[in-house]
Amino acid sequence: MGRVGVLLLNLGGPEKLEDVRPFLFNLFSDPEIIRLPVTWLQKPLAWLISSSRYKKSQENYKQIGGGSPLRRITEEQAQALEASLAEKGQEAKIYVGMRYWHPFTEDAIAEIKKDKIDHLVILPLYPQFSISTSGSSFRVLEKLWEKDRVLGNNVKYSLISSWYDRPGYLQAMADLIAQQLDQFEHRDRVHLFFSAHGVPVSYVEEAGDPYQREIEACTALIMKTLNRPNPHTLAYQSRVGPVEWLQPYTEDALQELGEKQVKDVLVIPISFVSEHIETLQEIDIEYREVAEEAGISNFRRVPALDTHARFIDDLADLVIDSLNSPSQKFSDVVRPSEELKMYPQERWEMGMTTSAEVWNGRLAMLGFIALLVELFSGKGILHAIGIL
Ligand SMILES: C=CC1=C(C)c2cc3[nH]c(cc4nc(cc5[nH]c(cc1n2)c(C)c5CCC(=O)O)C(CCC(=O)O)=C4C)c(C)c3C=C
Ligand SMILES: [Fe+2]
Ligand SMILES: [Fe+2]
Repeated sequence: MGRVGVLLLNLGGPEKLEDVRPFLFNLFSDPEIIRLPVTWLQKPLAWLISSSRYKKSQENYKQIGGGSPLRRITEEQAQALEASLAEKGQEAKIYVGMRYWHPFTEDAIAEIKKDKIDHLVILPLYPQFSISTSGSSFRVLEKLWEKDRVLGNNVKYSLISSWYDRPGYLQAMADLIAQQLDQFEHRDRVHLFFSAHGVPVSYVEEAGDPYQREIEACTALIMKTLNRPNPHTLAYQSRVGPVEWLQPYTEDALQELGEKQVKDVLVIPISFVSEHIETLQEIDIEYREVAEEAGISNFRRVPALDTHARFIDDLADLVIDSLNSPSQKFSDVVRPSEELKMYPQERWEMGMTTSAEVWNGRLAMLGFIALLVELFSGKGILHAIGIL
């Protein structure tokens, strides 16, 4: 088999407050996150949205100590995985490749080439597949493999697209939930509140993103593994931008529970395996406030898996299994739907072209950008770029 490497894919997060703006620029430059009518507009729009949004985003990062813990935790996971693989007799070097911040996926690939890795296991740290997360990283890799002959000829890869149904992962989640449940005074009446990161509805309904289906299946499997009588809800958090996202939204679902006189709620973040801004700030600070105002007096959260031993052990087994099974190609995974239809932004393009014929094309485009900036940042465009 030769030299084995494992590439852990993750989103990345700003480590310092100064990183927030360029991090957001990278994120909004990704056509998998926001897709525009014409490619030359992508970077200017990313610049506008990141310029208008970064101050608000920095305030959130300030509340969690001035930066994202994602790099530190992902590197700890990498070390733990390397040790677990070694214990199982599988020598492997682990690399971390982030999509929007350091260490970037491209840098990890440069290391992988330098180390002359023969077989690479590509493992996203997202349990469920989404076009916007694992899919976006796969596209970056697909391009690198296409244009780089050394990679194409010398590095065989095994692609893992999602792994939310792994028994060890499910057991680790159930253990963490049970530990928190047992700290409530009336543990059987606690409402289990699964909160997944949202995506726009069009990703699922038009582009064929399997994300929602995998999130629902994952929730059901965790409930089954947990095997407790508690009621549960699944909702979606962290909506941004102008389009409709998967529902119910976390804040609405919490309010509804409050109206039903539910007092004990345990939140379970399920679309991400590390602590990050959406757990530490959004759930622990913002949603806690929403819950308390709605009369939910005991609001707790299950910690993220991070380097949970059972979880890491299962990831090691997953890596070993995938080394021994036939591999999918990027193209099998990146386009989950045969008849990939249009993203919402592409549909706007159609609308745009018609209106551009009626109006002056360029003016309409400017108006369209101003609208997008306003919807993503909550501010008018002149405010956004600091003119007002
Ligand atoms: C499974 C997890 C995630 C999905 C799905 C996802 C989709 C998605 N996200 C945005 C916009 C933003 N995401 C941001 C940060 C961020 N998102 C995830 C995870 C998922 N995103 C993580 C782990 C992080 C980083 C956290 C950290 O600790 O730094 C941000 C920036 C933060 C902010 O300003 O609120 C934005 C913006 C979209 C548009 C999208 C689907 C299309
Ligand atoms: Fe996100
Ligand atoms: Fe958020």
